[in-house]
Amino acid sequence: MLYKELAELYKRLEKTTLKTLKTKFVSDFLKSVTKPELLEIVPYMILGKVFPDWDERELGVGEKLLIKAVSMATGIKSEEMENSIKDTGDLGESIALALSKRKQKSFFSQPLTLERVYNTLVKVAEASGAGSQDRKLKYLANLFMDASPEEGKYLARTILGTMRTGVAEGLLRDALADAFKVKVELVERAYMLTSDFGFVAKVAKLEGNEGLAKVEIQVGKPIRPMLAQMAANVREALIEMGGEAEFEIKYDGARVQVHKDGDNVVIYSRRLENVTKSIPEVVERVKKTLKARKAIVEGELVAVGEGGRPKPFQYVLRRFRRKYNIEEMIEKIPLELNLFDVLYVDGKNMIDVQFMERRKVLEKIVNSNEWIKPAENLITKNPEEAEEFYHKALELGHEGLMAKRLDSVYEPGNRGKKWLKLKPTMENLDLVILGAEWGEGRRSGVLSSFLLGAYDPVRGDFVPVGKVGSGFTDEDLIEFTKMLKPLIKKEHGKEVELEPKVVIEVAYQEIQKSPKYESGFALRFPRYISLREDKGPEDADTIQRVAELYQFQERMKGGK
Ligand SMILES: Nc1ncnc2c1ncn2[C@@H]1O[C@H](COP(=O)(O)OP(=O)(O)OP(=O)(O)O)[C@@H](O)[C@H]1O
Repeated sequence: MLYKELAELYKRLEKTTLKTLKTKFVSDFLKSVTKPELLEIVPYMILGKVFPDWDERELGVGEKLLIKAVSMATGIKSEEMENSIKDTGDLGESIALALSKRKQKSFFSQPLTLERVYNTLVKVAEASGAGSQDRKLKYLANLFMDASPEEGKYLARTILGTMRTGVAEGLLRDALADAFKVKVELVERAYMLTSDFGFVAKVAKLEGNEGLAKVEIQVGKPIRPMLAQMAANVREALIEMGGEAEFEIKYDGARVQVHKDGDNVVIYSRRLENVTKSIPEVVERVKKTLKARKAIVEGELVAVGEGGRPKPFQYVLRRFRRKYNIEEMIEKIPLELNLFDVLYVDGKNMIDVQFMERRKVLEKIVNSNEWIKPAENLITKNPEEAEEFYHKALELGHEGLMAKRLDSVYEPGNRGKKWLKLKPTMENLDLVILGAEWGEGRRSGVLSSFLLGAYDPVRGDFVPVGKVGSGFTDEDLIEFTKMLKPLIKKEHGKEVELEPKVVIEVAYQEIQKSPKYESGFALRFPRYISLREDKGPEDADTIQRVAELYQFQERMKGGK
């Protein structure tokens, strides 16, 4: 299949903001893919990616290397291209321009096929060790040599991860269902269980609804995590859970999903990114501690401070980010793993098994020690007892408690009422930065006020709920400016419109009903708390969640 056809799709997607049209374009394109093995790749390419997020492979190509490759392919100097980028404000456009100016394509030039693009990008990702930069450069230059200006533009955006076609996971799911005449719910289910659109697309095409319904958990492919709603207090939680519940400590760390297959252990973060390499000591401990040969377990990884007290979750994220001198970090930030669920064990899918049973199995397969153990729990009907446990958890420096319904099954990707969380403060929100304003005076040259949006999964879009300017240090703002500048889409005077990528946690005094924003809600006195690098834009809090929190807040006010 020609890459040109995909480039054509990107172009059509860019030209419309209508979700229905976009869905149709994607669906038509998916239908036109005849080779099933290509279908494994195409959904990711449509999302502007080469690999799923949970794949360990990364291209490792920055702007500089890319410019160099195009320069090699066109004979246009890197400096000239850099100047052009300043003029157009868009690397993709400048690359297209460079390719259109190049002298004739070589006599041996071959049209780009999708297969060739993909295989070359795989080689780029897999190049490592001495001389790898040069090899990457050569592979890329070869691609650009045969690319048309338009193909070059989209290739560049895929390589840098800056594709802006407005296709999110929800849209892709709907398009897949439409293209292969299968049920949306079954596509969703298969995706929640495997997080692999490539695999789901292939099953949908080849086996239809029946095949999709049979899709099972696979060790090595992350499952979308089950999530919780808030409870006002222990009593409310107990009533919701049918009178009896398992209360567990809510640890303040980073969620991980551990996949073990014999000696092969892979660990995914909350965003289902592969973090295995950054935490080798945890991998080793899992091998020794998990008795099952094949298993998928979930837990909260906590950074342990002095006297065994937990440190804020950002410490764990620092561990995830570290790519070298990991040994040093193992000593500096020791990690403890508190397991709270088991989703698969030795050939048995556990997600349809009741929570009470899952917990028993979890206790059986873990050889507990000080580093890895099942989350501390209390099964009770008694509110006073639960209340006491709650206070103990807070005194020990934990975030609060989780309450889990004993007879509930594991619902991948769902934020229902089978899990409730109890925390002493009003829930902070994790929101996406949609826009910003350039500062003035002491803050001129840095972005200093940020428009925040909640995710609307129905529309696959983000809706504004407020602006935050407080809580940032000067260093934070410098950092944010660096991070957000490449995401600028448009500028109007002092205001900039941004690609929705960065998620931050904000505290606020209250959620108000407000006509100011389309969402109908506005945050009162929002304050920046932390950067949520562990969340992608689609993991941000949803507009439904904001509405729920509003109701929760009103319930609390009413003392109910
Ligand atoms: N014992 C536990 N059981 C389940 N989740 C736990 C437990 N201890 C800590 N957690 C964490 O709490 C989260 C559950 O809360 P929620 O579903 O709201 O997730 P979240 O959106 O990541 O929110 P938060 O920012 O509160 O962690 C889990 O994702 C997990 O990271």
